Amino acid sequence: MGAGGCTGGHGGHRSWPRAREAARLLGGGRPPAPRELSLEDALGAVLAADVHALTGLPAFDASAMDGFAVSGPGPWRLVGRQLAGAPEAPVGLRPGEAVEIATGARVPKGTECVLPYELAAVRDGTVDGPAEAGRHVRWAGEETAPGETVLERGAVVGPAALGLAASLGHDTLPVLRPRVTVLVTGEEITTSGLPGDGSVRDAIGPALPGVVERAGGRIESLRHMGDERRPLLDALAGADGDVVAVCGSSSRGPADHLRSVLEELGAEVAVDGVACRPGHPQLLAHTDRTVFVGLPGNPGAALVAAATLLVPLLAAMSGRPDPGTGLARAVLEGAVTAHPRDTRLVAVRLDGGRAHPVGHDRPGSLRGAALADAYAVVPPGWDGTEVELLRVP
Ligand SMILES: Nc1nc2c(c(=O)[nH]1)N[C@H]1C(S)=C(S)[C@@H](COP(=O)(O)OP(=O)(O)OC[C@H]3O[C@@H](n4cnc5c(N)ncnc54)[C@H](O)[C@@H]3O)O[C@H]1N2
Ligand code: MOO
Repeated sequence: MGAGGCTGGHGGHRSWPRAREAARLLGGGRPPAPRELSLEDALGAVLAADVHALTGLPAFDASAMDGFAVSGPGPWRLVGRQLAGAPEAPVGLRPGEAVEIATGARVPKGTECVLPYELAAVRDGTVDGPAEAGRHVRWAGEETAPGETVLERGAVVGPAALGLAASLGHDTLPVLRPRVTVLVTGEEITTSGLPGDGSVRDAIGPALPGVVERAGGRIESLRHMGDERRPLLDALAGADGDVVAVCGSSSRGPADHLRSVLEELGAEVAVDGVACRPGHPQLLAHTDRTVFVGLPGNPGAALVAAATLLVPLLAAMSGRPDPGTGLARAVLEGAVTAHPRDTRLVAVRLDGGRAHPVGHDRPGSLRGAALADAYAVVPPGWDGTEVELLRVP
């Protein structure tokens, strides 16, 4: 819908809930191309296909205890030693024989069970003790059979899934991970050292990779540029990625070219301004190839805008829930007043069912967000006690 449609906000702005819904809707129709990524790069992404066991688990018959692998009834004659990592012994165990064995070592053929040291009596090269057929051996494939489906398409890859995939022989995983390009605009922006005398340290560039990552995406390119129109046009026209986020240039000042550049590229604008505080100058637009998100230059406002448009967009692209949602409602403490038309996002610390404003949350500052657990969502005209919460991205 163009900016002139029913906005549910004011002055052409979308209401905050509708802006988030627009981002989810747009993302939901644009799944990124599945990619095979290294295990390290797959963390936090959504599986594009089921994952099968490339081998059984365990992959070979192995001892589950330090002790003795034995065959037949005891006592047993000690005939050798098998340590973890050693290949299979060339000769199997015969009844009445034992090898000393380490946890995880491959048991020789003919092993019936393992007798832990604690239960074994060893004397003159002979072992004796209460053997129980089949005990203390991890038999090949008993946990997972080769070919079994162990992880399902659509699951978010967590640390345990990575370890599991590795243990079953995978070096890569097929995932949906939207590729994000970030352009940080502003002549005054610097990337190292102290700010001052008109220069400002980039505070959005360092924050965005984590925001994108937690929403399941990956920043593949992050560039800084000045305020000129032509380089912005060239960068957007040539951007390679599912999503391009532009920081700064979202307002209507003389150096804010994002709108006119998007128009020249024939992009359709889905959201132009959001009725929220901070962060109202936000943009969501798209061509057939790319989704563009405009974030305000004020860093605190940019983070709220990222939580409003970028995070729901990226999460929906790979079909996962918005990571900001799912917190229980809380009683908002302190003297917070609602705005008559805009949704306020107030940085709060959570303590049981109570939300305490942390302050320091002016649009130009990330101090409040850095202290906060969540934003309290204060709708226009609210005069209740409970509020919805959104995790700080
Ligand atoms: N006439 C109006 N002026 C402004 C309005 C408005 O509605 N009417 N809205 C204000 C609000 S609210 C915001 S937010 C900003 C958004 O402006 P831009 O997105 O165009 O951003 P800039 O003008 O480039 O920068 C704003 C501010 O933020 C600083 N900045 C920019 N980028 C960074 C960065 N990467 N790291 C740290 N700080 C950054 C920049 O130096 C400015 O101080 O527009 C208001 N004006
Ligand atoms: O809303 Mo601006 O986005 O407050 O700083």
